[in-house]
Order: sequence, then structure tokens, then C-alpha cells
Amino acid sequence: MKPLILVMHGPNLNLLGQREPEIYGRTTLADINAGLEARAQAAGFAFEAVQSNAEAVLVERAQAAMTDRTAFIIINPAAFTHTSIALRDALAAAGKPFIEVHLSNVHAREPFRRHSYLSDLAQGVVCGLGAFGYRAALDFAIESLQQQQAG
Ligand SMILES: O=C(O)[C@@H]1C=C(O)[C@@H](O)[C@H](O)C1
Repeated sequence: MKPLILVMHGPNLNLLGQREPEIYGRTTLADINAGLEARAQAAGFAFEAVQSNAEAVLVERAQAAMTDRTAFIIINPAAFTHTSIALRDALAAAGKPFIEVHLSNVHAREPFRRHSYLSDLAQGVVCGLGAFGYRAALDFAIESLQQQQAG
């Protein structure tokens, strides 16, 4: 079975393309996922993308990563970044490496967006690069996994 790269998108990201495009851009979530999937599969990895507006759905998917073939997680927790100890704990329990992505530069926005419950557990954080941030995170994940495979 191929190692899985799991991409997780939090609440309201299903609205990308229509939602405040001046902040979040005009690329739809479907287009973001399609580009990531093609890139991950071309590199020889399985790919899964999940988006949910429900914290429990994301918590339970992160929990499942503890025992499934997930090798790397890329997560934009969206608003749950700033609120969810539950999602933090699930990612910690999963024990898989992850990169935190934000389309916008959260440090240039409202003060409440500058705190993340996840960042200190992450391999790294990408923010402010729009959809490209997901690509950067994926390229890092692929590079890391390929180095791991090379031994
Ligand atoms: O920039 C983003 O992708 C994040 C997306 C959201 O929906 C916000 O709640 C976060 O604060 C920022």
C-alpha cells in the first residue's frame, strides 16, 4: 500500500472562490485538491482530502491517522486553528508529521487569528501564500517522505 498524504481543510473552506476572495483568493477548494492530488500521485503517494465544517469530523479523521497508512498531514484548520484544543490533541495522538497552512497571512489580520493551538506541534507553518501555500507544504511532505524512503 502506498503511503498516504492526507490534506485536511477546516470550516468555511468549502466556500473558497466565493468567500471573501480578496482575503482567501478565487481558487476553489476542488481546484486546490485536484492540483495537490495530481502532484502527490505523480510522486507515488496515495492522496486523500477531507473538508468539514464540523470539528468532530476533523478530530475523528485525525484520530484514524494514528493507525492507518497516513504518512504526512497537511492541514488548514481554518477557524479551528484559534479555538480547537480537541483538534490539537487528536493530531498529537495521531503522531504523524503535519504542516499547518493558512491561505491568508494570519499575522497581518485580527489579533485573535495570530494564536494557533497547533503551530508548536507542526513541522512548519505556511501562511499568506494563498493556494500556493498548500503546494509548498505538499512539496515539503513529498521531499521528507522520499528522504525517509531512501533511508
Ligand atoms: O487563512 C486561512 O486559510 C484561514 C482560514 C480561515 O477560515 C480563518 O478562520 C483563519 O483565521 C485563516
